[in-house]
Amino acid sequence: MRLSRTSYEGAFQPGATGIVHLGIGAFARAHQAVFTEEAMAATGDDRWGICGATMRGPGVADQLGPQDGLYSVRAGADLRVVGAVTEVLRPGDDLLTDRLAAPGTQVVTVTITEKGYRAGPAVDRLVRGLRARAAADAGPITVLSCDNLPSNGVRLGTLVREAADSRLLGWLDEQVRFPCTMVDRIVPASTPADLAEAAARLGLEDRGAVVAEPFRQWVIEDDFAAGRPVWEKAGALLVARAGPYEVMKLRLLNGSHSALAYLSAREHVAQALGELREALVRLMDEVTPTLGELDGVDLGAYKASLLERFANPELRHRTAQIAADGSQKLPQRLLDPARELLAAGREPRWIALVVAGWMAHVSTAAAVDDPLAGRLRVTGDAARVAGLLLAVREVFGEDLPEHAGFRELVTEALERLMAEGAAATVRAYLATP
Ligand SMILES: NC(=O)c1ccc[n+]([C@@H]2O[C@H](COP(=O)([O-])OP(=O)(O)OC[C@H]3O[C@@H](n4cnc5c(N)ncnc54)[C@H](O)[C@@H]3O)[C@@H](O)[C@H]2O)c1
Ligand SMILES: O=P(O)(O)OC[C@@H](O)[C@@H](O)[C@H](O)[C@H](O)CO
Repeated sequence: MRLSRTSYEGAFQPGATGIVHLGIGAFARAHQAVFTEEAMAATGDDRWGICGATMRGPGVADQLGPQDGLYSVRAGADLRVVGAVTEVLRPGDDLLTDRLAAPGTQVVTVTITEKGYRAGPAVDRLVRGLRARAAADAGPITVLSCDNLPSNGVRLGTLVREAADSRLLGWLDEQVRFPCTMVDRIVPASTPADLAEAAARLGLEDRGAVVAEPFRQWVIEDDFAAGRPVWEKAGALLVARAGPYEVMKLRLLNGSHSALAYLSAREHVAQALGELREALVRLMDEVTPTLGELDGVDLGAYKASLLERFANPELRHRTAQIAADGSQKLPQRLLDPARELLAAGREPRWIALVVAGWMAHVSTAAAVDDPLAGRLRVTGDAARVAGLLLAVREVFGEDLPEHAGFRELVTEALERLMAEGAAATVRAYLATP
C-alpha cells in the first residue's frame, strides 16, 4: 500500500498553502519543507503549506501526487513523515500562475539548480505569476532563492527584472523582495535501496522518500515583503547579510565536494574522503584567507565538522552527482577564491589542482553531464587541453585565462594528472609544503 494521508495517520496537516516552491527536488523536501513544518508545529501558525512545482519532468509530481504530498526523510536512525507539502504541480501546469497570484501565498522558495539561473522556463514561469499577482493586486511577496550560488537572491531578482516589462518593474520594486540565503544539508539523490528501506520502516511504499544527513543549516537575510513562517523556531538564523555565510559554505564545503568529485575515481563521497582527507585540509586552509568576518563562527571547528560530515557512511552521495554541471559550479566554489588569492599575491596551488581535475574529467569522461558539455570535449596534451578550456569565458571569465601564473599552475597540475594519475599527483602535492 502507498503512503498517503489515508494510509498514514498523524502526518502534519497545514491549515492553508502560503508558500510556492519552484523545483521541488530532493533538497527542498529535506530542507525547506522540514524547517517549514517544524516552524508551523512550533508556533501553531499553520498557513504555510507548500505548493511544489516541478520544473523539468513529472517525476516528483508522480511520486508525491498519489501520496497526498507525504514523503519520508531519513537522517541516521530518525525517519519522519513530512506533511508540509499540500500540492505538487507538473511542468507547464497553468495552476502555478494562479498559486503565485493567490493572496495567501506570501513566499516563493526556489531550488532550480545553478543552471536554472538564466533566462528560461523557470524565470519565465515566475515572472508570469508575478505579473498575474500584480494585476490581481494580491499584495507583496518574497522570493527566496535556496540554490548554491553567491548572492543568490540578488541574481534571481536581476533575472526577474530583466524579464519584466516596465509596468511590472515598478510593482516589483514596491512589492517584492529577493533576500539571499545560505542553505546547507547534504541530500543525495535517492536510490532504489533508499526507497526499499523507507518502505520497510514505514510498512508503506514511499516513492518520494529522501535520505539526508542529520545536520541542517539555513541562514536567511531578514528582508521580507510580507509574512513568513517563524523559521527561527526551527533553527534558521535570520541575519542582516547572508553573504559571508554563503561564501564560507560555497568555498569550504562545496569546493571540497568538487575536489572529492574530480580527484578521486571512487563512487561515493565517504570513500573518496579516505583518499583525500589531507588534501581537503590543505585546500580549505588555502581558501580560508578569502573568507569574510563571521561573528561567532569558529572556522577551525567548521572545517573539522565538514570532514566528519563527508565521512558519514550512511550517505551514499555519488561523486558523479557532484561532478555534474561543473561549468556552473566551478566559478563560485573555486575560481572566485583563486582570483582573490592571486590578487593578494598568493598561489592557489590546490585550487589549480582541482580545476585541472575538472579539466581531466571533462576531456576524458565517457559522458559529461553539463550544459556546456559539447564545448568541453577537447583533446590533446595538457597545454592544449588547459588552453582550450581556460578559453571558455562563461567559466573562467576574461581575467583568469590571461593570468600567466594561474595558467601555469593549472597546466602543470594537468600535466601531472595526465602522466601520473590523481593519487600520485595528490601525494606529490602533499609532499610540498
Ligand atoms: N542536494 C543537496 O545536497 C543540496 C544542498 C544544498 C543546496 N542544494 C541546492 O538545491 C539544488 C537542487 O538540488 P536537489 O538535490 O533538489 O536536486 P534535484 O535534482 O532533486 O532537483 C532539482 C530541481 O531543479 C529543477 N531544475 C533542474 N534543472 C533546471 C533548470 N535548468 N531550470 C529550472 N529548473 C531546473 C528540477 O526540475 C528539479 O525540480 C542544487 O542544485 C543546489 O543548488 C542542494
Ligand atoms: O547539489 P549538487 O549535486 O549540485 O552539488 C553537490 C553538493 O556539492 C551539494 O549539493 C551539497 O551536498 C550541498 O551544498 C550541501 O549543503
